[in-house]
Formats: sequence, C-alpha cells, structure tokens
Amino acid sequence: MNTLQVALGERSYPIYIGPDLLDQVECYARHIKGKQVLLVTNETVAPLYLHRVLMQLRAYNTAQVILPDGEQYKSLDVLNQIFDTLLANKFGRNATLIALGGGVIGDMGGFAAACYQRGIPFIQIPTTLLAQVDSSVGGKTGVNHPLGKNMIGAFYQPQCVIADTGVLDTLDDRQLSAGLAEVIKYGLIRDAEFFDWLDDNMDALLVRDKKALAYAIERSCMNKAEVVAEDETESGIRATLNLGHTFGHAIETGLGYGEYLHGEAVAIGICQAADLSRRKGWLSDNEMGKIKALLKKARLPVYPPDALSTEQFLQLMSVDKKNVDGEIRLILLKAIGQATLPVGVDEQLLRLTLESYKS
Ligand SMILES: NC(=O)c1ccc[n+]([C@@H]2O[C@H](COP(=O)([O-])OP(=O)(O)OC[C@H]3O[C@@H](n4cnc5c(N)ncnc54)[C@H](O)[C@@H]3O)[C@@H](O)[C@H]2O)c1
Ligand SMILES: O=C(O)C(=O)C[C@@H](O)[C@H](O)[C@H](O)COP(=O)(O)O
Ligand SMILES: [Zn+2]
Repeated sequence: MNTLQVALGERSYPIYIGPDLLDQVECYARHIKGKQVLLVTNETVAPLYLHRVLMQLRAYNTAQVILPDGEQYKSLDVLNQIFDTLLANKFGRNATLIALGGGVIGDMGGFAAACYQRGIPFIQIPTTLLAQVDSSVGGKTGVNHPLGKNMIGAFYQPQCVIADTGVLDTLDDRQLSAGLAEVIKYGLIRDAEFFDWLDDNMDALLVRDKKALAYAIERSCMNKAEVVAEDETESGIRATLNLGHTFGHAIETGLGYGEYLHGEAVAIGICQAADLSRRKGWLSDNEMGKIKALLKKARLPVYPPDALSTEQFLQLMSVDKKNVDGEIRLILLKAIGQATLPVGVDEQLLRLTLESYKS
C-alpha cells in the first residue's frame, strides 16, 4: 500500500492506494470516531463490493443507502434519500458517512456529509479510475442542477481516501477511458514529463497493466494533492484543474446528464481549449496534434457533438463557476505542462473555436 498526504493543516488526510484495501480494517477503523456508520453506494457497486466493506464494519451500527446509478440522479431530489436514512436511523453528529462508488456517489455522499446536522465526518472509497485519480481527492462535493453541472455544493474534505486498485478490474472499458481523460489533464496543466510517460504507456494502461495503473493513479493523486494543498477553495491555481471543463460541462448539461460521460466531455473540452490556445498563438500545431493523438489513443472522443450549436454552447458556458460578472473565463494552455489561470476570452475567438473546431 502507498500512502499520500493531502496537506491542509487540521483538515489534512491520507490517500491510501493499493490492491485489496477494501478488506483491510485498519484503513477504516482509525478514521471512524463514533459507533454509527452510513454506507452510501449505488445499485451497480453494491452487489460487487458492499459486502466486503460491511465485513470490516461489524463492530459498528451500520445502515445503507443504495442510490440509482447514473449522472442523471446526481440531484438534490435524490440526495434526500441519504438524509432520510440518516434520520430514520437517528444518526447523530459523530456518525461517519462512507461513500463507496464512482464520482457521482463520492460527490453526493460528500455533500450529504457536509450538510447533515451541519457536517459529519466522511470517508471516500472511490471505485472508478476517475474517482481514484480525481473526484475523491480535494473536497469538491455537490449535485447538478438542470441548468448547470455541480452548481449546488460545498468544499468539504474527507477523513481519508481508500483507493483499492483491485476494484478497477470490474470497470468497463468506456469508464476506464473516461478516467484517463482526467489523468491526461494533469500532464497538460502541470506535469509535462507525466504527459510523455502517458504517451509511452497508454497501451499498458488500456490493458490494465497493474504497475502502470498504480503509477498513473499515484502520480495523478500527487498532482491533485499538491494543487489542493496550495489552494483549497479555488481562489487561484486550483482552477487549472478545470481545464476543458467549461466546454465539457456545457456538453454534459446541454445533451442531458449521462449522455456523454464526464471524462468524455472533458476530453472534448480539452481539445476545444487547446484549439483556442493555438488560435491565441500559445500552443503550436505540433502540440495540438500531440494532445489530440493521446486522447484518441486513450479511446476518448476529441470533437464536440453536432447536436450543440455555437449559441447553445455560449449560453451553457455562461453559467460556469469561474465566470466573473457574467464574463466567460477559461483555463487555456501556454504549452503542454503549463496551464493559465482563468482568462477572459475575446468572444470572436471563442466563436471561431466553437464553429471551426469540428470533426
Ligand atoms: N469532486 C471532484 O473533484 C470531481 C472530479 C471529477 C469528476 N467529478 C464528478 O464525478 C462524476 C463522474 O464520476 P465517474 O466517472 O466515477 O462516474 P460514476 O460515478 O457515474 O461511475 C461510472 C460508472 O461505473 C460504475 N462503477 C463504479 N465503480 C465500479 C466498479 N468498480 N466496477 C464496475 N462498475 C463500477 C458506476 O455504477 C457507474 O455506472 C461526475 O459527476 C463528475 O462531475 C467530481
Ligand atoms: O477538483 C477540482 O478543483 C476540479 O476542478 C476537478 C474536476 O475534474 C471536477 O470535474 C470538478 O468537479 C469540477 O468542478 P467545478 O467546480 O467546475 O464543478
Ligand atoms: Zn472533472
């Protein structure tokens, strides 16, 4: 097992990474203070892994919530099921919530923990590649609104993250690729050496070579932990983790949550942000080509859906959280390995990307 630290003063916590961690009681026990534990998972993950976690929690008074599976259920309405179960079981302030699942469950479980009785401790057990490399780390929690992705939420850090790399065996190939989009993102925003490593090792990652996957997860978490430690609540550098997300979130919201996976929408958004960066004279054609080629190698889409018009894109992008006073601000690339902070963009140039960067 490898342990990384997210250094946030009194809110610091470990990320445990390794095989078979679901079965290691010491990963959980030291982070559970009271006797009551609520497990939040979904109908796909429960039959696969809930029993193994419950086996480690025999000493506690446990309850469970099994949510429907899908991005479309990451809503305020469904969130209520978690509060209903906490209250029905008379769980108090020292109850611990464990989120067992992908990013949807992690974001919802974390947000429920942030709100319930104004805050109870929670643990992240991420079970998708995307959740292990990104969503379980850093404390962004929340739900979607029909008008915008993750528009209702809170920054709320977990007590620990338990990333059992063995659970990735049951993940389907499309979900694995979606996770790789966020992995590639770290290379692009701040770790050019990692980008080159990914270029050399993409085939190994796609066949789930254990050593390659463990390395990619650890290096991604290291990158994310460093950024979050520097800027927990996104007043500066943390916004770089949003590369491609303004376009990507527009695709997710515009087409209906769940149509494109988050990672797929981000992959397309990264290409659109790269195209805009090239038009600004920051990225070379060669770098643009390398970015697209690596995303394609990871079996990710690189062009936006025809179904979204430029006007729809602009409308959807106008509700992004990085915007200030109604002005769209984007993370762009100066080079592979170097992202900008949010920058206001000339609308004509943005329109050019939206109209011309197409399959
Ligand atoms: N909080 C953050 O910092 C952050 C970062 C990135 C993404 N996100 C959010 O995360 C969500 C996407 O997360 P995701 O890609 O994990 O999607 P997801 O949670 O929908 O999981 C993807 C699919 O895999 C299934 N699954 C999960 N673990 C499995 C396993 N081990 N074996 C088989 N199937 C399994 C799920 O049931 C689901 O069908 C989005 O809502 C996105 O906005 C949040
Ligand atoms: O942790 C962050 O900060 C991120 O931006 C990570 C993103 O990959 C993630 O999708 C996040 O949920 C997006 O945040 P949002 O604030 O744009 O909703
Ligand atoms: Zn993301």
